[in-house]
Amino acid sequence: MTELLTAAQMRAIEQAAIDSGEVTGLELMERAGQGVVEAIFEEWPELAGASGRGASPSGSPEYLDKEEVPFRAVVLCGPGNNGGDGFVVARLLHERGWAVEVFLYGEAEKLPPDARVNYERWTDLGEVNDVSVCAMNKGWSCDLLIDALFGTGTTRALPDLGELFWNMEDMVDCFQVEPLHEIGRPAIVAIDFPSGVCADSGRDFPHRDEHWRFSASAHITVCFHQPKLGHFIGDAVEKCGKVVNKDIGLRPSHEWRKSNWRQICKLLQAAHQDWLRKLTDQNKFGNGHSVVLTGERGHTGAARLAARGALRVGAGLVTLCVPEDACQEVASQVTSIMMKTVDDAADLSAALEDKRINALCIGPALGLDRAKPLVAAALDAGQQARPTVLDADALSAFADEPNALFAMLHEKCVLTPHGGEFARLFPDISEKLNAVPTKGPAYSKVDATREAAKRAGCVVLFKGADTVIAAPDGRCSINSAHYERSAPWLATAGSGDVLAGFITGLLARGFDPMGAAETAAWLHVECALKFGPGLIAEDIPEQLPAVFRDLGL
Ligand SMILES: NC(=O)C1=CN([C@@H]2O[C@H](COP(=O)(O)OP(=O)(O)OC[C@H]3O[C@@H](n4cnc5c(N)ncnc54)[C@H](OP(=O)(O)O)[C@@H]3O)[C@@H](O)[C@H]2O)[C@@H](O)CC1
Ligand SMILES: Nc1ncnc2c1ncn2[C@@H]1O[C@H](COP(=O)(O)OP(=O)(O)O)[C@@H](O)[C@H]1O
Ligand SMILES: [K+]
Repeated sequence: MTELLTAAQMRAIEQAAIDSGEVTGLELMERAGQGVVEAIFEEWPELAGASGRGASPSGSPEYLDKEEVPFRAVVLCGPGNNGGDGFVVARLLHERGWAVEVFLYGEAEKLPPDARVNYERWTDLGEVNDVSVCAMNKGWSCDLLIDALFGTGTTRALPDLGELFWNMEDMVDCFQVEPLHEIGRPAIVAIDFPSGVCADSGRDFPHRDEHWRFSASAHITVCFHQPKLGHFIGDAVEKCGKVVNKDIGLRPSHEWRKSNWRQICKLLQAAHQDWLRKLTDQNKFGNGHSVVLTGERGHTGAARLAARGALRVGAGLVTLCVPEDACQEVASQVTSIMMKTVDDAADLSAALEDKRINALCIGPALGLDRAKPLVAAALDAGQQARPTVLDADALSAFADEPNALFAMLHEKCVLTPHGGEFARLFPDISEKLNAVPTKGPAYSKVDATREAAKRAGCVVLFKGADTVIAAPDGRCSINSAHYERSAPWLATAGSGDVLAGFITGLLARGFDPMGAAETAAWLHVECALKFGPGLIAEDIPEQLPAVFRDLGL
């Protein structure tokens, strides 16, 4: 399991290690620089060859009549320790025979101590020019461009660098990175973060020069010890290219982890396999009974998708509660899924008298008019506190009085809003999240989801390519559909309904609300990856058998 840290948590871990005497800041900086160089050669082994290329394979005039030309790197260093890492990388590449040019943004005299030491080590080997001097032109024509301007310390806008960032985005867009041997094709490597990005929120800081860019872009981003939140949410996911984490020998103490576990956000990387496995001695009732409410005639597809999801994910029984006028429509579409006529709140209350029903999904295409009384019946305090997923109309119906909904919710509920639904229920939180950030750490989707879960008193799953799941006690995780898990085909009608069904089915199987939401979200993306392009919502539950097989269930 990967924990995603904030900049402050990273600094605390680093400080604790330094204070304990097990390592110095200078050693950490050296290891960080080594990690970057290692990552570069792992990504582009052709750069790890001798000290440079042979005569230009493209035969470009610049290289005619030359036997060997060293690889060329441009290293852009900033005013903090990120710049310090840059000076280390410059030195290590120089030692390998590279031609390295270094540019500084800021004043050498003001560098923090460790960065200053590495600046001086570099100046024994080569020059340092101001970043405004030709850095951009040089950047276009080198083999490797290192962005060591700002890392986890970015706290505000960088208007002076907007044009440089715009050029870097062009370099990333214009050039395929393999092979690198063509003239003027820089591979761009960001140290820790593409500069300008806030490490806690992944957001950059817009400023008035809107035609330029607010943060840098890279082919790969090399971070240290553990990735940070900002690598997986916000604007950064478009900028990092690919995130490579390098160990620099830091070990947070057991005590540190114990006292911080509620503040640490985790990245979902696997399902809870053991919990997903069905027990051999269990009958269908042992795997739980899910109920999904449908909308009226002509509006039953969403609930059918959810029901199919609940059944495929392993609920023993799934029943659709259907208004009388829609029964024929639903009956013609379902087979293993059962049906019960439920027209109104009284019918639902009566249906829920069956205590074997142990998970409920309410909201998909339910209809805004019907939603309020049905939600009230579903969450009726007279009933047992039954695990309940509230999605779509069950959320939007309370736009005018979210507190009325919050008053009914209990700790076994899961809310699954997309951005629009989130804004209806939590308008003030959404406003904070959408405000243009001016200083760091900027308010993030993780902050917003945690605040919403606390207010609602239950698990909130805030959808998107970066789905954030939070519990009222602060536990939080991110299900990322970025980088190697990019799944843009999930942005298709009904895909959220299937997710709601997955959660409901897992709740019926006995998962706790946080575990159900996490596992469902992870499986949802796995299904999309398994199917690939062309995916529509109906395909998602049908991939579960293959996904489960891969998990060894
Ligand atoms: N922690 C660790 O374990 C390890 C950390 N390591 C490395 O250190 C990096 C963090 O270093 P860092 O804290 O010095 O921050 P960094 O990103 O260099 O920038 C801070 C400087 O920028 C300034 N500044 C900020 N915004 C600005 C703006 N808009 N415009 C102008 N200035 C601005 C800010 O100044 P101030 O806000 O005080 O004015 C400060 O001077 C981290 O990313 C990693 O690469 C590794 O060596 C391995 C171990
Ligand atoms: N670009 C994307 N990449 C990955 N997943 C996405 C993307 N866009 C949306 N999703 C996921 O698809 C689902 C869409 O849900 P939702 O917006 O409720 O759609 P619907 O109401 O049509 O079912 C959510 O699970 C969301 O996380
Ligand atoms: K950087």
